[in-house]
Amino acid sequence: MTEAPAATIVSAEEAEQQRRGLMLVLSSPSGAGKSTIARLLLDKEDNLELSISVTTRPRRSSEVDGVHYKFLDPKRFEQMREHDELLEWAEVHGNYYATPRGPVEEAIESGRDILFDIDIQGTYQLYDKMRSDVVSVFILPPSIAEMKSRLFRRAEDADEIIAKRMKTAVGEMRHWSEYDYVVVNDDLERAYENVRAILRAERLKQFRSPKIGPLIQGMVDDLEMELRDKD
Ligand SMILES: Nc1nc2c(ncn2[C@@H]2O[C@H](COP(=O)(O)OP(=O)(O)O)[C@@H](O)[C@H]2O)c(=O)[nH]1
Ligand SMILES: Nc1ncnc2c1ncn2[C@@H]1O[C@H](COP(=O)(O)OP(=O)(O)O)[C@@H](O)[C@H]1O
Repeated sequence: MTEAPAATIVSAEEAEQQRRGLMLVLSSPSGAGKSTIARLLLDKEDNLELSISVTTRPRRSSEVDGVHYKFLDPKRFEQMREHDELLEWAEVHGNYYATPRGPVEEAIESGRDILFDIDIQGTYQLYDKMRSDVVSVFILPPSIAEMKSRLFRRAEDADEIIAKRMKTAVGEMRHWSEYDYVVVNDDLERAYENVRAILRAERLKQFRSPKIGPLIQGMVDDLEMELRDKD
């Protein structure tokens, strides 16, 4: 009789190793709470980092250069675009925003997940370039009245800028159905937990860990052989 086969153990760790990182895209109309949810996720989730966009928009008093955005002048932005250093870019509210290519490619190749706070124009560009790496979530406010009041409560922008953002919000919201998931940010904790659950489930999609297939197949083959020997 043949010896019992050495079991091929697939540990959770082994399965996670060599996984390709995923790109978690969060979009929302301004004031829906996307940045708040993003901050909570980045605090609590290991292996998740923020893609720091470059922008020509003026820095808000609460923002730190190199942490929230890299603030640069239009000339430097143009140079980066010409040198193909940008994975995607868009004009929003009269300013330019873009995702630098290098850090994203490096992160996903080495199995680190990366979070994007970008708009619909950027999301479409990522879909075109790397659809299977992207998991997109659209954050909705519970109502327009609540969205407005959150924008005013944040008190970071002048009234005319808020009015501009409301206009853009309508355009953004029309695209909600292009996203993989939709999360309503009524209760913050609940919305955050939902996005976290999406991230965790998406990490386990089998195609992100191509090495897991042969390991599982090995276990099945071993078991089959064991059963055959017993017959
Ligand atoms: N396409 C694209 N959009 C971006 C990028 N960075 C930020 N945005 C979007 O630009 C819009 C304005 O962002 P911001 O000025 O920070 O305002 P806030 O979202 O109201 O706090 C938001 O919809 C962001 O998601 C980027 O790198 N690419
Ligand atoms: N679920 C929520 N309930 C109440 N206020 C919220 C909620 N989520 C976010 N906020 C507040 O609403 C304002 C806008 O949120 P923010 O995350 O800056 O929005 P966005 O990034 O979508 O523009 C902030 O003052 C934030 O603290």
